[in-house]
Amino acid sequence: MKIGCIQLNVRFGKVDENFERAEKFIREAASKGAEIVILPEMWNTGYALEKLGEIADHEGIRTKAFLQSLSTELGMHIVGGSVATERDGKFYNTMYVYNHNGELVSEYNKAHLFRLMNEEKYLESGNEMNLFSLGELEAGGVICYDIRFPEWLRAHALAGAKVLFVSAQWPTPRIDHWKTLLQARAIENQCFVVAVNRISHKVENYNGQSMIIEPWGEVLWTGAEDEELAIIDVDFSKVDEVRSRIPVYDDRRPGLYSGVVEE
Ligand SMILES: NC(=O)CCC(=O)C(=O)O
Repeated sequence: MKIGCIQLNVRFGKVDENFERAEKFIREAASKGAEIVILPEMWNTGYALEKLGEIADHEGIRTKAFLQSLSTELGMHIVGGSVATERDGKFYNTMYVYNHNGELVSEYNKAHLFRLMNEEKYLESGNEMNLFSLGELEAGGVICYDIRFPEWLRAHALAGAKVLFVSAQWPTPRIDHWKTLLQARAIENQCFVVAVNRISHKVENYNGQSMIIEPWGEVLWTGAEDEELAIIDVDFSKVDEVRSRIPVYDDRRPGLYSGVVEE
């Protein structure tokens, strides 16, 4: 399958501009044959947390209409990154996923809020997993800081995900953590990881380095340090091959991990 990764230069607080640029890249991805496209985290607002009352998407109405209309028109699955949303006066970091028939197949609120960027002061965390199917492909989706919680991604893999989509705004100073954690998550779960980070102007500090990693841990693509759309061909059948070569799922001992001593 051809995957389009949109390493967007998210404009701080400039919602209309961000929608315009996202649309341009989504259309370009479709014209280049992408079957799935993915956006970064909080692409509608950036981390303009103090302005969420004015600019967060009320009930996700604008984002859902946008993604629904483009996925239907272009016949393409869209993993909609995440957007700042507002429901009942509370704010969330929300991922919407639409399949190529224009159906909403998932809605996920970021489960782990990142204190270093003050998320917990402004946002509510989600409590649900994020599993969905894109045609035959069983997938999971998480948001940025979530990747530091291996048990969270493992739960998605155990529930059937063969690819984990990750949308992020991961800053440059910890980009080595990003790369290492993503690679580890792919190897330990023996699944694909498709991870899209944002880019920024120099004043903010995001340098992309989005990645696609296959289940053996080989990095298939790393994004540039600039805004870009990359179209990468991925053979998802590799998951079964790797899982049968080293049967990690059969060899797990969950009882042991929860303190039960097995004989
Ligand atoms: N937006 C985020 O969740 C950032 C996570 C991050 O930077 C980290 O180091 O973890």
